[in-house]
Order: sequence, then structure tokens, then C-alpha cells
Amino acid sequence: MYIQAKEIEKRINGRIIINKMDIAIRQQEILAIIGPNGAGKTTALELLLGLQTADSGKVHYWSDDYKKHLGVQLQSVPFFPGLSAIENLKLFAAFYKQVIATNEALAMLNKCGLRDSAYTEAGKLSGGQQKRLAIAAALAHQPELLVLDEPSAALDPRARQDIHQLIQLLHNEGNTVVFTSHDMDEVQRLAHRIIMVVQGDIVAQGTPEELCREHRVASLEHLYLKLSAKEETA
Ligand SMILES: Nc1ncnc2c1ncn2[C@@H]1O[C@H](COP(=O)(O)OP(=O)(O)OP(=O)(O)O)[C@@H](O)[C@H]1O
Repeated sequence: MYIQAKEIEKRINGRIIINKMDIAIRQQEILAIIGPNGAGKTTALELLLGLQTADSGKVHYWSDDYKKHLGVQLQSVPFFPGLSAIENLKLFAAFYKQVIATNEALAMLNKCGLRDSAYTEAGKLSGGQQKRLAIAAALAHQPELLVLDEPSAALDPRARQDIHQLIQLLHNEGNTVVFTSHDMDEVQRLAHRIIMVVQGDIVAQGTPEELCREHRVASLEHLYLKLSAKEETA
């Protein structure tokens, strides 16, 4: 087990955002966290990663210095203005006290489909390219665990496919990948295991096949629609 949270709870302004959740990330899996907008996916991830503190409950990590081995791409992309893609990448690595040579940085950008944009100012890249750069930045210190919050949102189909291939490649290289998504085809294609969150509760978890069998649905799209109906009736 990489990270295991027991009964974590988070309230914001008195409202329960995460409701006594037990959640785990296992080594070398591709885990998808799904659920409606505002369900608590990002908050749950941030609690798991230690980016927010739970009001109660406990989170156990596989290593005391786990943050060094963690790469995170959150939805907002904090690039340094005026700096090129490659300069941003080197700076992100430097935060982890790693110096990456230009050829290594170029290889990393190449892996993320950004070889031709290496010297373009980060702020001038397209939305899709910025998303790839955010993923490259999360990879800059060569983490074992990569957490991607909606990595393919707002990307064109080809860019989305590139991100899928990148996730597969990272997994094949031995990384653990956790991602959130609203695209059930993408989740079906990539995820070994799925956790579905609705209104701060885990309403389902398992492999795509287990979940479809257990809930007697033909696809993850149907599962999603069935289980998120709880939200409308709540
Ligand atoms: N700092 C904050 N202040 C007030 N409310 C917050 C804050 N952070 C999160 N919330 C609320 O907590 C709930 C869960 O938010 P969260 O971002 O975790 O959802 P999500 O499942 O990731 O949504 P999405 O799919 O839209 O990204 C939402 O209702 C959100 O408005």
C-alpha cells in the first residue's frame, strides 16, 4: 500500500466535504477517481497527498519522505511568467533539489509531446500544451507516484490520446498513477481500479469489470449515471 487514509473528514464552513472516508492508493496501479462536479475528488486527493489537513482521521504513507517521490498536476497550472517551457521544467526540478541537464529536460518534454515548444514561453503555449507542461513539471523530479487532476480535460481527441499513451508509458515504467476524470471511456481504457465519490462519500470502488457486474450495468457511463442519481435525490 502506498497511501492509506482512515476515516478522513473535512469540513469547510461547517459543511462536510469529505465524510469519514477510507481510501487507499496501491503500488503500481492506475487508479481513477470519478464523481460529479463538486463531489470532493480534488479535496480527497489533496488530503491524501498532505496538501490539506483533515479535521479528523489519519493518513499513513509508505515513506517518511514521501513528498520527494510524489509528482502532482493540479487543475490550475502555476507557471513562471516570462520563462520558456524548458526553463519552467528546470525550475520545477530545482524545487526538489534536482539539477536536470538540457538534454534530459528536452527528453522529458519530448515524452510529453512538447519537444518543438521547449523554447516557447510557457504562458504562450496552448491550453493543451500547458496541460502537457504541467504533467512534465510533475515528472521533473522523477517521482514514483504521479497524481493528475483531470489531465485530459479540455483537450482535443489527439491530445487526449497522447495523454493516455503517456499515462500507460509511465505505468509501464513502474510508476503508480492516480487521476481524476469525467470521461468514462478514458477511465475504462486506463484504470485498473476506480473509486467513485458522490457528495463526499465513496459510493463504489473496484475494477471496471467488478463495478459493472456488481451494479448490473453495461458500462462505466451507466454506472456513473446510476450512482450519481443519489446526488439528485439527496
Ligand atoms: N476552499 C474552499 N472553500 C469553500 N468551498 C470549497 C473549498 N474547496 C472546496 N470546496 C467545496 O468542496 C466541494 C468539493 O470540491 P472539490 O474541488 O473537491 O470537488 P471535485 O469533485 O474535485 O469537483 P470537480 O469535478 O468540479 O473538479 C465543492 O462543493 C467545493 O465548492
